[in-house]
Amino acid sequence: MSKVTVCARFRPLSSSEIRDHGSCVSIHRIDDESFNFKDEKDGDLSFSFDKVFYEDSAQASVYEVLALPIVQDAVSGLNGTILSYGQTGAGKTFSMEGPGIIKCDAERKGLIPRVIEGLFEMINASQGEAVYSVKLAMVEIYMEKVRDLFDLSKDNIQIKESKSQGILLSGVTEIPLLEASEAMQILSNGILNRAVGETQMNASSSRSHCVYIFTVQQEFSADKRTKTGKLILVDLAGSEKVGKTGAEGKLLEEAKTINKSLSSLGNVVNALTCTPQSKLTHIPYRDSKLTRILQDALGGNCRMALLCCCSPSLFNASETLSTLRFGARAQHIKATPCVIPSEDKNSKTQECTAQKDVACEIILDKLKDKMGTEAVEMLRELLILHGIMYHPSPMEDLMSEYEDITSKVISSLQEKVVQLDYAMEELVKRNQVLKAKLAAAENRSFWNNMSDALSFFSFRTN
Ligand SMILES: Nc1ncnc2c1ncn2[C@@H]1O[C@H](COP(=O)(O)OP(=O)(O)OP(=O)(O)O)[C@@H](O)[C@H]1O
Repeated sequence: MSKVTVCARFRPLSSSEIRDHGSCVSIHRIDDESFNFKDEKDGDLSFSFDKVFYEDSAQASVYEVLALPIVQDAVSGLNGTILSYGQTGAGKTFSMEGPGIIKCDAERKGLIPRVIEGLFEMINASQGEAVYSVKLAMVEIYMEKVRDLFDLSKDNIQIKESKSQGILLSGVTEIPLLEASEAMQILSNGILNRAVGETQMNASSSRSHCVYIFTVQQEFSADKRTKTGKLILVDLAGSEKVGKTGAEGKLLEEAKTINKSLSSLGNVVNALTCTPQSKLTHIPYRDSKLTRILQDALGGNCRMALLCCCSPSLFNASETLSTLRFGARAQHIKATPCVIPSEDKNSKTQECTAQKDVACEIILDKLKDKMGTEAVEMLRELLILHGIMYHPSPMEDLMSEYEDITSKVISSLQEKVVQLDYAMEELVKRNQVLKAKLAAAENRSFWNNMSDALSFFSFRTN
């Protein structure tokens, strides 16, 4: 089992941080792997990660440490995931995308354009007998709905799980990438569709988690065998203290949803790292769309890298500390990367059936205006009956829904157990205080009785 690669990155102080709060920073650099963090409560805390990128670090070195090994894996048929995590305005999108995709000077390019270049360089340099194909899908998780960034009409994509291929996004648009420069244009089009908004902390704040899925397939001409590597990059939306940022209305609702799904991510990481392996029973992957999509990456068959993005300003020290603690915990996740088995005929047939179904649905949709809904529904049943359309397995969907509900019930019961534990501790403390008060009162009344008795006897003897 390999461990997750965790790096921390501190951006330069922003001009608004310097203007409003001065140049005091919360960190003191030790070397490229460690630093001290000034905590008001606990004094100096030291943190160590696989690599620490300070304000003068180059985008290229972030790519080399964090992404290059995962890109090499994807070309060899292994799955990998890279996440950027941190407070709003901490530099996640800057690290992932860079200041732009198309018009961006070479040095400032972010991880994703470098991943595209790296993939094509490696594929072009490969000398094996396999023929490669690369596809890109882009979705965002906005207000707990998965939206296709290449086709905005698909605004509630369902997450499914297949035994052979793991977590899948049903019907998501996958665009074939033929070469790097065309791929950059496609990537840039997808990014334009992302939900962004202006907040107090960031003029262009991502209001969603953005998921980039690269599928790299090798087909061996000799036996038509295929091998697939999936590379997933996730630019998480930033956590936010709503009291501090003054978010209101839509921004507040978005921030609450973002914070909720990030705390689900924290719960999954805690469950994976706190529970002894022998007792690993319930990992709450199904509590949010984010953790469900990341299920394979978190403790699954996939190599994972995490970039913890932070502001160095003392003003943001408590958010920085919580990001660093999340990173420190994630260091203990274990991953088991393994090659995805060659695609069998079954999955190929499923892919064809899915394409045929989409075509049928388009035709049926067009017929609705002419024939009316009822007639079209009868036609759909006829197509299913004759095996022209595939009837989605109600049993599989039912099982998945059942597992969703069961998982949520378990999570809420676990939450209740924690609350009850806390309530019990409080009651025990109150009980002890009451007992002490009672003992003191009894003591007082004993001495009062004694002094009454003494005064009585002294009165009699007098
Ligand atoms: N390493 C860096 N060097 C220079 N500028 C940076 C760096 N990191 C971030 N910035 C700048 O800081 C600002 C905020 O960065 P960015 O948008 O990447 O934050 P974010 O973490 O993605 O925020 P949100 O969660 O709100 O989307 C941007 O103007 C960006 O250009």
